[in-house]
Amino acid sequence: MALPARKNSARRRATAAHPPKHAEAAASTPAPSRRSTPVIDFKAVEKRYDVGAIGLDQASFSVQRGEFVFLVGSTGSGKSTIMRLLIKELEPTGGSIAVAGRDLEEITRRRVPYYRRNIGVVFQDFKLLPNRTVYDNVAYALQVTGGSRKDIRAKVPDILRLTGLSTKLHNYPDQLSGGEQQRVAIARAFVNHPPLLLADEPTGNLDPETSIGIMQLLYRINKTGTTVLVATHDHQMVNKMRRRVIELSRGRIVRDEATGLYARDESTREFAARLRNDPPQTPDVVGTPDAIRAAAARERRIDGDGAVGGERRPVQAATTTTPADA
Ligand SMILES: Nc1ncnc2c1ncn2[C@@H]1O[C@H](COP(=O)(O)OP(=O)(O)OP(=O)(O)O)[C@@H](O)[C@H]1O
Repeated sequence: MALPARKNSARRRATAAHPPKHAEAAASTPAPSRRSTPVIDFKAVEKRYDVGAIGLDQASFSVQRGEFVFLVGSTGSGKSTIMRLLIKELEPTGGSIAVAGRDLEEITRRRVPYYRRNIGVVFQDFKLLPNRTVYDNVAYALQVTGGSRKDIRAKVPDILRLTGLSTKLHNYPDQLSGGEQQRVAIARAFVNHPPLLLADEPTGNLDPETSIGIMQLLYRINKTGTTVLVATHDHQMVNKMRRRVIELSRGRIVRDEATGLYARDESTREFAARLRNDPPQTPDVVGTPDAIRAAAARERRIDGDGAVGGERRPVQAATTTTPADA
C-alpha cells in the first residue's frame, strides 16, 4: 500500500478541522491538506490486553497530512499502544484504524512489512545496530526495502547531511553521544522519506539542550510535508513547540487542542490573577497583535538558529482565541 504522495498542497493553510489558534504563528508550518483523506483515522478504537489491562478505550481522532501532533498523558495512558497499533504490532480489540484511507484490518500479516515501509519509527532507546557504522545503519534501512546500491549512494549522504551527521559516517554507535545516536535513528527512519513518522519518547534519554536539537530535526522533517506523531512526557518541549496536542488518560482521549500546552496547568498566581481579572503578567497576551507577532517570532526561532524560543506562556495561550478575536 502506498500512502498518498506529499504535495505542495501540504503547505496550504490549516484545515477547518484543526485550525491553528494563531493564524500568523502557523504561517511557516506545513498546513494539513484540506481535502485529502486523513493520514491517521482512529474510530472508537479499543485495545484490551489479554491480562485485562485497557490500552485504549473508545479512542477517536484523525490526523491530516502534514500535521505535527504530540501525544501526551501519564505513564500507562495509552500513547505507545497507539504507536504499536499504527505499525500493526498490535491489533485493536474494537473500532477501526485507517492509515491513508486503508483499513489496517485488511492488511494481511504477509503484507505488513510492505505497509511499514510507509512509516518511519523512532524509539526512545534508538535501536541501532551496534556493530555497524552510522553509514551502514542508515544504508541498512534502504537495503531491507530493496534499495539499489545507486539509491543507497545517493540517499544516505543526503540524509546524513540533513541530520547533521556528515562527519560521523564511520563511527559506531558506541562512539556517538545520545543525541547523535538519536539523529542516526531519525536518519534511518526518514531515509525512505516516509509520509508518516512516529516517534515514541524520542527525547526520553536526552538532556534538554540535546532534546531541542532532536525536536528541531523532527520539525524540519515535518516541514518537508511528512506527518509527524510524537509521544512524549517532555512538558517543556510540548509547551515550546506549540503544536497540536492530544492527551490520553487511561486509554481515553481527554483533550485535543490545535496548539496545546503539555498540561492545562496554571500557577496559583496566574489562577488568582485570572479570577481577579488582573491584566496578564507578560506582554505575550493571547490574541493581541503583540502576542501574535511574538508567537510568529518563536516559530521562526524554532526553525532558524537552533534555539526553540519562548518561555512558559500563560495558560490562556493554549485556548481558543484567534487573531479575529483580538
Ligand atoms: N503487552 C501488554 N500487556 C498487558 N498490558 C499492557 C501491555 N502493553 C501495555 N499495557 C497496558 O496498557 C496500558 C497503556 O500502556 P501504554 O504502554 O500504551 O502507555 P503509555 O502511555 O505509552 O505509557 P508510558 O508513558 O509509560 O510509555 C497500561 O495500563 C499498560 O500497563
